[in-house]
Amino acid sequence: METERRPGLHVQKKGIIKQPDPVKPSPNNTDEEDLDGEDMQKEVLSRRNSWEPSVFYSLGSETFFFTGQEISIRESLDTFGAVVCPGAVALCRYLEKNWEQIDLLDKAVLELGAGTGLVSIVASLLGAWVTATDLPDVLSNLNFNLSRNTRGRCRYTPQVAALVWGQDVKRDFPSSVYNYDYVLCADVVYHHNFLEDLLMTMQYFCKPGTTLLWANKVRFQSDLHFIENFKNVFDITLLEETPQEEVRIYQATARKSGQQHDV
Ligand SMILES: C[S@@+](CC[C@H](N)C(=O)[O-])C[C@H]1O[C@@H](n2cnc3c(N)ncnc32)[C@H](O)[C@@H]1O
Repeated sequence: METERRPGLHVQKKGIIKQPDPVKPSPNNTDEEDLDGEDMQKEVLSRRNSWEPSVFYSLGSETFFFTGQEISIRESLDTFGAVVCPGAVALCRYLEKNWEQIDLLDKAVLELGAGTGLVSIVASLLGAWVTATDLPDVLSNLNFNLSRNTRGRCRYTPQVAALVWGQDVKRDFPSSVYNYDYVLCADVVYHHNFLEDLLMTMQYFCKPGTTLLWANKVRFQSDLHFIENFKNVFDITLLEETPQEEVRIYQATARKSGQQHDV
């Protein structure tokens, strides 16, 4: 079990138990060189029957401390909504540290690509009315984490909703009903094919009066390209950059002359 300690944060990881590799035929295995014909066939069959997977997965969990509360996050088996990403941890740290400037108390907050839910949990603990969104497949684990970490601890029970970037967003979240003070996004930019849809969705929700906070580890050339497009459509401020984790946190607001997108 790996244990890591940082001020304000204690992360405990468990879940992947590595076993030694199963016996592999090796060109240097001198035993094998002594076998031939029938004996070799028997040996191969017996090894095949005793084969065991080399890695066993069990669902892991991570424990964080924010706003004086212990937060236990259950990871899942989804490809991308599975673990807590560095952008989420950086954004939670930022929200906790700057709670006076970014006052989430009684604010309507939307999270895009919430994954395992850490950011939405911390925003809820800070007093916001939160809607955490993601792809439909991710919602059950997201719901589980939100419920177990906010029940009886928050002013508002966080909501969970399906939101696929660029798909029926206007229909499912009409502006006449849904308006948010803050839109939060952590590590939603990486190597995927929906970056344009994501940017349009960000623009749709970031109306005049809304503040969008986006934290991301910068990994790929396409991330830098996204940042350029992001700068072109919003008025932005770089709030924080952590060189060690390569995470940047941007604040964005709608441009006065900005185009509204139908998504
Ligand atoms: C790298 S994970 C980050 C999760 C979480 N925000 C965090 O930082 O721990 C990206 C998230 O975006 C979601 N996502 C990916 N493509 C999406 C799409 N087209 N529409 C909505 N969500 C999407 C994934 O399901 C996943 O939860």
